[in-house]
Amino acid sequence: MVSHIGLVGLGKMGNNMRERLRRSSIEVTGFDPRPEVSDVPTLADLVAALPAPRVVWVMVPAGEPTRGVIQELGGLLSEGDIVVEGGNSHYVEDQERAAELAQRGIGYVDCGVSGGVWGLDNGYGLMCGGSAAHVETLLPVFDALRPEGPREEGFVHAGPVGAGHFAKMVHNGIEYGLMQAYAEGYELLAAKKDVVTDVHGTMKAWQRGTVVRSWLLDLMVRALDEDPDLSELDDWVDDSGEGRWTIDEGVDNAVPLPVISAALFARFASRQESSPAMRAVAALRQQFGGHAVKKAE
Ligand SMILES: O=C(CO)[C@H](O)[C@H](O)COP(=O)(O)O
Repeated sequence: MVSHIGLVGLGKMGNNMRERLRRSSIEVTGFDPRPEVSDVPTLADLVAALPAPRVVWVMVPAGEPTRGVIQELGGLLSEGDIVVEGGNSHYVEDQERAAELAQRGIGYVDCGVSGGVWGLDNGYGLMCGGSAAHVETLLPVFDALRPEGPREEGFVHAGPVGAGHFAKMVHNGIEYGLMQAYAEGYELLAAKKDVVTDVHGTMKAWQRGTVVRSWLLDLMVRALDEDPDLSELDDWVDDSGEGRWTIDEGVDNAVPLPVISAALFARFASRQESSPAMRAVAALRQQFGGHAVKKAE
């Protein structure tokens, strides 16, 4: 029965997760390179503070930071210990890491975590991949983190190592599509203000009873409460890779993903100050039809 874990990475997500676990009486020793939030000065101190078999949950940005922490942990942990990767790693990398750690008898569970900064109070949706024995061992931790209510509505053991982050990747792909649909609806309402004079109120009214009610819609309304025309924001939208991986999987598996692809490409378009492709379209219309173009300023 796990009652004390290590948590590496005490940023927006990790810090709140430490707090939520502590509220459920799971002891947490946290490590972060920023001493003001860290419980111990080094990763080695964190490992030394844990009872064996140790559980260390890694919650650092995907890519190089996660790779570095897991590699260091591989040298510090022993047979029987378990690493939980709670960030947004690519599922193939999970499978490779798990195989490497398994050579030293160290277990690995990948866990997609959804809920953002709201998870502290609402709980986190969890999707994990790993062996049945490892997941069983970690259940008290998962139960402390997930939302209250039936376990199967906020937690899944989706399959072997890799399944958790594959599920989280698809979840994020869906997230891209949903956000894009709300955003396009918002733009169309705002373009027709002579007809729909209360755009904010319309989206607010969709929050209850309608087919399109959802938490993302609630957050959209919250953003409009704070900034009714969204005029304080630039129209530049970043992405951190999960949408690209989702599209890659769609191609590899011949699964059509038109909505998610369009949502990802809309983000790319948001970062262009000028579009070479649209200049080419204007040039071609002019070439074949003598159609009007606007000269660059
Ligand atoms: O996992 C998340 C939400 O579920 C993260 O917030 C993630 O960063 C979102 O993806 P992107 O940055 O590409 O929009």
